[in-house]
Amino acid sequence: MGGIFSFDYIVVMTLLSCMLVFFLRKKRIRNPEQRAKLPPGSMGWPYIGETLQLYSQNPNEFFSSKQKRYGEIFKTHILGCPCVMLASPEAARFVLVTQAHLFKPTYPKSKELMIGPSALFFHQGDYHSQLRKLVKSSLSPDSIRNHVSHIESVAISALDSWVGCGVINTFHEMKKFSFDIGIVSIFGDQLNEYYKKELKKNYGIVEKGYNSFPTKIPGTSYHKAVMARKRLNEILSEIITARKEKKLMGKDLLGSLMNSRDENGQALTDNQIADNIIGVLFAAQDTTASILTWILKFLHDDAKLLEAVKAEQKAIYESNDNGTRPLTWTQTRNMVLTYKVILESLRMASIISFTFREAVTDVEYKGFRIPKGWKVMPLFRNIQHNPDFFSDPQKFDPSRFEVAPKPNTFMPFGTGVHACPGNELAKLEILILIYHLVNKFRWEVVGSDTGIQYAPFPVPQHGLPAKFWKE
Ligand code: HEM
Repeated sequence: MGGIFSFDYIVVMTLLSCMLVFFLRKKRIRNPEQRAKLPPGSMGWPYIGETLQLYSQNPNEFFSSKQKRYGEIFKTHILGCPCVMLASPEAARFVLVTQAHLFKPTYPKSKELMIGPSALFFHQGDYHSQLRKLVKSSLSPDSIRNHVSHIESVAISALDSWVGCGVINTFHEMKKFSFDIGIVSIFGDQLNEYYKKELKKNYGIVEKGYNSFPTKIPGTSYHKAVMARKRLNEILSEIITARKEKKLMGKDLLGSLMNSRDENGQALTDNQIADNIIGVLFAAQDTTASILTWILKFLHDDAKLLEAVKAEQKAIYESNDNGTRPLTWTQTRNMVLTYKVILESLRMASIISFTFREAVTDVEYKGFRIPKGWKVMPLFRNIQHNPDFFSDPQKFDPSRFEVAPKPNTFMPFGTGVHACPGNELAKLEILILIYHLVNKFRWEVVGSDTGIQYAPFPVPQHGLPAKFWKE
């Protein structure tokens, strides 16, 4: 027998200590609370967090000042939710592409109900994939190339309607145009004027109430919007029934939604179809209208660039016997400079400055913990305005797109499983509108206001008031 510090005793104690350390380390690895720390950043005041700071200034300044202070990943608390904001291409790819299954789409309940809970962008998994396939294929280049002449006639009548009526709100007019194109992509040329007007009227009421305070009190914008949303379902049901009776499903988006069957042979319900139609209109309208408004501003502000765009478009116009022959799909694929102007406008305006997801489990990214239930926001605008990826980022310079941007640094249409299926249509309608605009019309911006308004996407102040005339 030895003393209290015998060899055996030391061996046993060492073994026990090793086991304890192993056990604790294992526990630490298992427990994400202790595994990684939260990203740096401030959570602001109790309950309100930093919501006031975000909304009392240009939101882009809020994001950039945070990025300067904390780096590419930081936490905050806005609109009642703890958030992690991510401002690097790798982080955006992590959330939206490689680990997209760990982050679900998230929208306020009242907005989800207003658009329609079955709209694809609220979903993940099989239902989302089924719907996405249908929407993507009816908005693919192969499908939309058949819409060129229809889009052309909508563009011509929109432009004609702006002439001789004094100063117009460019953004409002662009909204009418993008709505009409949305209707073309959904219903082809099968929708009669009565239904078009009814859809427009009721959709307008829904839009007005969309951002208002959710309440059931009759007479409020929100309540009116809820009623108009119900009416939209009725209208769409009537359109669906009429197509079924005529046995004319059509090759447009409505036709593909009506023809679709899931793996059990189950068709979509009328409500699911209606929610997705309203969803597509919603996703298509303000986005396209605000980028079009920015393009008109950027071209107006740069006379040399406008001349170069005109020269490109004039050559096509002349080859079409001075516009007497219709524009072709192939010609729209050969508007090289105009296309770069669109890309640079998308970068410069970054109208979708960020998107939201919610972590479905505790996630670790670069040693930081993103707790389950927290919102995650990839900041597209910060990435698209980062001088490391776009030199002199505040300069409007379409020539920067002569070289392809680095991967995941240019995401105006998002990326991954929820990336925009309407991006080709958006670019096509913009190209067609610019072709007719610069060949046959002139415009002048009225006033010298250079501010930006958020509606909710950024647009030039007062929607860019402008006068149009025929050349
Ligand atoms: C310049 C115009 C547009 C821009 C900048 C834009 C941008 C985007 C972005 C960034 C997303 C992804 C959002 C996210 O990941 O959370 C998205 C999704 C979507 N966009 Fe667009 N969009 C435009 C036009 C359109 C058009 C014209 C349509 C349809 C006709 C459309 C239909 C959709 C739909 C249905 C989704 C949801 C996709 C899904 O969840 O799988 N968008 N858009």
